[in-house]
Amino acid sequence: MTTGNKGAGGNGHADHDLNCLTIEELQAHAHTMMDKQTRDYYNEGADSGSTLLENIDAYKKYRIRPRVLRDVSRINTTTNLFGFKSSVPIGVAPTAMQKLAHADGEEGTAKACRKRGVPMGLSSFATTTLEEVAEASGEIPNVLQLYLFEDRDHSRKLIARAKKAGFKAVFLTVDTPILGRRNLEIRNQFKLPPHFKIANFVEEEEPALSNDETTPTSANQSRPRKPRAYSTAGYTHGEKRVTPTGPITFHTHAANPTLCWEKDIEWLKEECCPEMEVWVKGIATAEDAILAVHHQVRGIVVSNHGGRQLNGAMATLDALPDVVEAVRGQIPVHVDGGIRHGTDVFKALALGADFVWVGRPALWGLAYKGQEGVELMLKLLSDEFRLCMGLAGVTKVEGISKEYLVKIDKSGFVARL
Ligand SMILES: Cc1cc2nc3c(=O)[nH]c(=O)nc-3n(C[C@H](O)[C@H](O)[C@H](O)COP(=O)(O)O)c2cc1C
Ligand SMILES: CC(C)CC(=O)C(=O)O
Repeated sequence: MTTGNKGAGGNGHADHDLNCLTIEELQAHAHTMMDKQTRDYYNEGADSGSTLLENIDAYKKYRIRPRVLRDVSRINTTTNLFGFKSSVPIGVAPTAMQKLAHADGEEGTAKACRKRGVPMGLSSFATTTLEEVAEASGEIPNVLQLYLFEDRDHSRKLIARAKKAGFKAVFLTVDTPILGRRNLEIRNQFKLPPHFKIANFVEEEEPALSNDETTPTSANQSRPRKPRAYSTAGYTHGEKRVTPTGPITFHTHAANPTLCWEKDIEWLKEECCPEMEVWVKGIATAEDAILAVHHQVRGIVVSNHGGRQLNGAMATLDALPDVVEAVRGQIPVHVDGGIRHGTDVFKALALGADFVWVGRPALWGLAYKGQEGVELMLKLLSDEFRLCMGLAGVTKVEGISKEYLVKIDKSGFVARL
């Protein structure tokens, strides 16, 4: 969005929610709105949660070098992706089960993104169908996040539906071949309440099981069939790979330990292209970035799943510069994890990211006020980002570079990049 400087994220008083002027305040409001199970599921990281915290803290190691006496009366925050002009280089990352936060769920997120003119990633484990989300998104191009199941048929069906619904890209999540250890989830014995469904896996042909059953038995095979939603990634039971049904538990779904470049990326490209671009989400090293380029994916997201997978892994902002250098501009590099302020967006772009995605802040927005809360979250980050650009003396997104940053080490030493 090109705007004049007046009110461009500064101190104009119109249009503010006076109870919520920062993402930190949004988080605090959300805290009071969510039940414990949801709050813990959304907010926790794997194991001790140190990577989750480091994702956030990594941004504090950089300071901005503002340039002055440049005409910043017109600031253009837009950027192009998937053939679309996003109002800011910020999208809503795919996060599972958004109806836990608010009845608006993924549809509310989609409408908020549409209003703010930014894309959204839809989780494979959404509580809303991808068709409903596509409808709510209108002209905004969306991304389907994929967990590639060993049972190819399910993935194939999902991909076909996404193409038909007009999704522009799939983000294959590659940091979750095995699910990270989330201790609060275990302690709370997390269960998706029965009135919610993992909406994109409603299967006409699935045998109806009671909520307590996790594997089909000969007894329940003969029961009448009815449509149901279920978890589908499969797990090993003795020699056999089985598809679990029944309640969603993180120990029976999502992970596919067989995932690999040759077998899966090539298959996925065959299935998706040319209608949808194939990206990989969850790259953290230069080596894998080079492989991604080699396998001709259309883009990568530097991500550690918001610190929910390998605790002890690098903060994403720390991983970013190596990846950017390795990719050498051949494909776009996005980043997510720990972004809580517009200045964080500026820093990520200065270190070479083309675009950023935010996960938990959108969930907090949903929990606070549904669709309106996600709009608020996007407005806060967008306003902060625009203000940061202006005060740093940059008027267009492509102009943000490492010239605008210094890195401060533990002893306080300031280094030019
Ligand atoms: C509650 C929750 C659920 C998530 N579900 C998914 C998912 O289904 N698929 C996926 O690829 N990433 C998922 N993620 C990871 C996000 O896409 C993103 O990488 C992460 O949230 C970014 O970190 P941030 O929350 O600090 O912004 C999830 C994250 C959270 C917090
Ligand atoms: C269904 C889950 C595996 C979703 C997820 O990616 C997460 O909780 O981090």
